Amino acid sequence: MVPVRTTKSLDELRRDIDAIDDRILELLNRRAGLAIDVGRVKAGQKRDFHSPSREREIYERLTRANPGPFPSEAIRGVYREIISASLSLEAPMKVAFLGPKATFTHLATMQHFGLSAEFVPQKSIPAVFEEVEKGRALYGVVPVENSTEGMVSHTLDMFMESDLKINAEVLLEVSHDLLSRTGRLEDVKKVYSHPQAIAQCRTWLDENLPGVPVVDVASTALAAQIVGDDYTAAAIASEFAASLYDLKVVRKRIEDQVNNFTRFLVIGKKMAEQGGDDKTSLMFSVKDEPGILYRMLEPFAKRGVSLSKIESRPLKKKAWEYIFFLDLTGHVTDPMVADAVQELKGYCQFVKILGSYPRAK
Ligand SMILES: C=C(O[C@@H]1C=C(C(=O)O)C=C[C@H]1O)C(=O)O
Repeated sequence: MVPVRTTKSLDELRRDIDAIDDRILELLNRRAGLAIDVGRVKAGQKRDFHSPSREREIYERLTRANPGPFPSEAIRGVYREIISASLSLEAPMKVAFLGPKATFTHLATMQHFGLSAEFVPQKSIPAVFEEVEKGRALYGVVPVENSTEGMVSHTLDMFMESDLKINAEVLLEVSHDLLSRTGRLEDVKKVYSHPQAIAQCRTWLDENLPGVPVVDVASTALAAQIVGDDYTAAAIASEFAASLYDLKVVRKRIEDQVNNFTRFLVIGKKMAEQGGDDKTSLMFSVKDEPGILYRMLEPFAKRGVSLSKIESRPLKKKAWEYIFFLDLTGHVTDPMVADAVQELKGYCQFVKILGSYPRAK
């Protein structure tokens, strides 16, 4: 218990809180009015209303300035909702994501854009890309990598054809619950989920539901949907799926590994502006010759540009030829990065910058 430092009664304290809330509300409305004015000025200059770099500046400035006791970790969430609501006054910002509703991609999308954006579920990763390419959504969100299961190769492959840019990355801790209509383990005669989620809960399933058939479906959210109509089945999905599809939690956190993170990419038509702490993703292909991988990495090593990831994918048009995906620290407009990329171009059949974007914390 925190020692009581006040002589005020509960009623008095609540009256003080009400008075502060009135002021916060008034300030929120004044702030919204200013955001509308900014929108008008930007429209006159034909500039985009949405400015992620300005938003980041706001989060960082306020986190630094916060004297407490309001927790600094909460500032981003509070301001993300304030800004998300301001943006919706201008025009609802449409964001396509790999659906259906309640997928982990949906959670990552809400975490990144705030709840006032308009979320449009898509059936597949290519469909998310298409929504953005055709301009029906301003941004798209797709999974790219899981800390225990590895890369989502489907997403990497999309960048071979698409010219969309990575605007941001979102890291989300993925935790799985067992959900059903009754909430009772003894009623579960069948389990549905996405193959990755099933793989992540294998030991728990073997120990707690031995011999119960486990069925692969396209997403954890679809599993939750299916289970909504079947009292003898359970789904491995997020807690959010339980609230959305009216299911009960049979067991919480059934994943075998804690610290299971998935990384998502926010894709859009434009390159994100430079911030203080960026990373860059690029892809390239090379002729198959001795020492080529060493030479490709040298332009970065000798300039002190650190690489955080290298992945290869087969080039589908030709057997045994590969495309490499590289993540490095820095923005593509940083002189060291730009020089290294320029040098790399000399060795490669092609180099494509997939985007420079703020590093997720
Ligand atoms: C108001 C602006 O436009 C948008 C709204 C913001 C806000 O509510 O603070 C911040 C950045 C932009 O996405 C701005 O650029 O300042």
